[in-house]
Amino acid sequence: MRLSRYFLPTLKENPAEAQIVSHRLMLRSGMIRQEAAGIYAWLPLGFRVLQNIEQIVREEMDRAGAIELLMPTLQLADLWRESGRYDAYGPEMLRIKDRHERELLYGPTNEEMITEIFRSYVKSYRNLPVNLYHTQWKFRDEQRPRFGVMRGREFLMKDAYSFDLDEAGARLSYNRMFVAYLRIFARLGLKAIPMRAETGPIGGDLSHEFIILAETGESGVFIDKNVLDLPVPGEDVDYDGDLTPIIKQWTDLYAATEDVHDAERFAREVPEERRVATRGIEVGQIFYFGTKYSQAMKAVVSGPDGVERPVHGGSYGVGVSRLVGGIIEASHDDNGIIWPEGVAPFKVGLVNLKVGDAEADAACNELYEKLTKAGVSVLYDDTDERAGAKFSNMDLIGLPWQLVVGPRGLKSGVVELKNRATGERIELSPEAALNKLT
Ligand SMILES: Nc1ncnc2c1ncn2[C@@H]1O[C@H](COS(=O)(=O)NC(=O)[C@@H](N)CS)[C@@H](O)[C@H]1O
Repeated sequence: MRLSRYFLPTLKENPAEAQIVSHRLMLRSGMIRQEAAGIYAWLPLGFRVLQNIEQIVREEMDRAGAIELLMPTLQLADLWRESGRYDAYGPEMLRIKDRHERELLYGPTNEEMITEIFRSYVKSYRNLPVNLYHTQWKFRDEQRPRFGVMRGREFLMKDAYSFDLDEAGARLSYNRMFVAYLRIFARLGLKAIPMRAETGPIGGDLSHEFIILAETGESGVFIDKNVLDLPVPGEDVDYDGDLTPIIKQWTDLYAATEDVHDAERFAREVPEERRVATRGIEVGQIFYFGTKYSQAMKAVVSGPDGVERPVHGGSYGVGVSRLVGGIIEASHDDNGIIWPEGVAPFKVGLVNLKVGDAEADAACNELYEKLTKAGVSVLYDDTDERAGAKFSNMDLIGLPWQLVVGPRGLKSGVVELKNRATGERIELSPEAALNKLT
């Protein structure tokens, strides 16, 4: 993409309304624009990151055997009356009336709807287990939307729903999602810690929150530092095998949010030098809630004995839009964002130090063409901004690599390659730079 033809409304100043670094940097780097409280437009640069995160989540959900579909954002109120949550959900629910005075709502989550879909088609245990998921916008009329996309009112969530014949089966589904979440957040360049959690409005009695450590996080957390060094299962993990050793490894070490923290146990189990009390951002949460929805909504299957029984369910959410902010909270410096390669909007920022200079233009065009042809995403700053402005802009938007081309360097046959995360700069030939980046 040539910057002269892109749409990247960066800001020079820190916007007053931004209280945390991710909100500030997302506004300054032209990634989002607030359209209403807690409701954002995803501008081109931010939208590319959102799509990259969604794709990584998709790949890991598919690997774990979940099946993708797409449910609507609008739901019938009557559906939620069946589960009893229509009234219970409270003021967070955005209730809507259509032209025929029909009562609808903008979905905050989809347990009821997926249960309705499931019960319409599945009648026998032979079709179990099944895990259906989608990535869809949700609305929760938060009392105090804040911190930009971190706590929005309209936000993007991947939500998955598993159905099993009994609790034993449902725990296997739960364990598959637990492992898939370890892989998702690792691929996003994050250290997310699974912590036992309260179940809240979703229900059930088993839940883990996945939390990334960040000073500005809304959740107070207490952990055994060793949990930060646990190995994440590889892409060859056998989802049909016994995952309990992995679950045990990740749940044996102490890790709890403040609402379930047991100070006495923490002191007893965790040696002083390994105790960490800090804050974190909840980027995902998984739940086992048994027959809570299937009982109320008569989602039943006939078992091996021919007897009908309500299925056992679980739901598994990832805050896809929250993760854009969460990754920035975990990966930035004073100059701006530092995108992990897997989610960066572009892999390379190509900087032409002297637009209009025949040699520099020719070298940049050739590098741009070759990188693009090799499938490397490039943002080519072909504007006539001053060099200093170009460098600070590239640091702000946080692309993993900066490839700098100028007439002087070219005279001695070199270009400069800078790694945004380490700050390391090397001079090398254009060909060597191409080899390094492709
Ligand atoms: N207001 C919000 N703004 C941005 N992300 C949010 C918001 N509320 C929740 N999330 C994200 O969505 C994830 C899942 O939300 S949740 O309430 O925990 N779980 C569910 O809704 C279940 N239905 C799981 S499918 C959270 O872990 C969080 O990362």
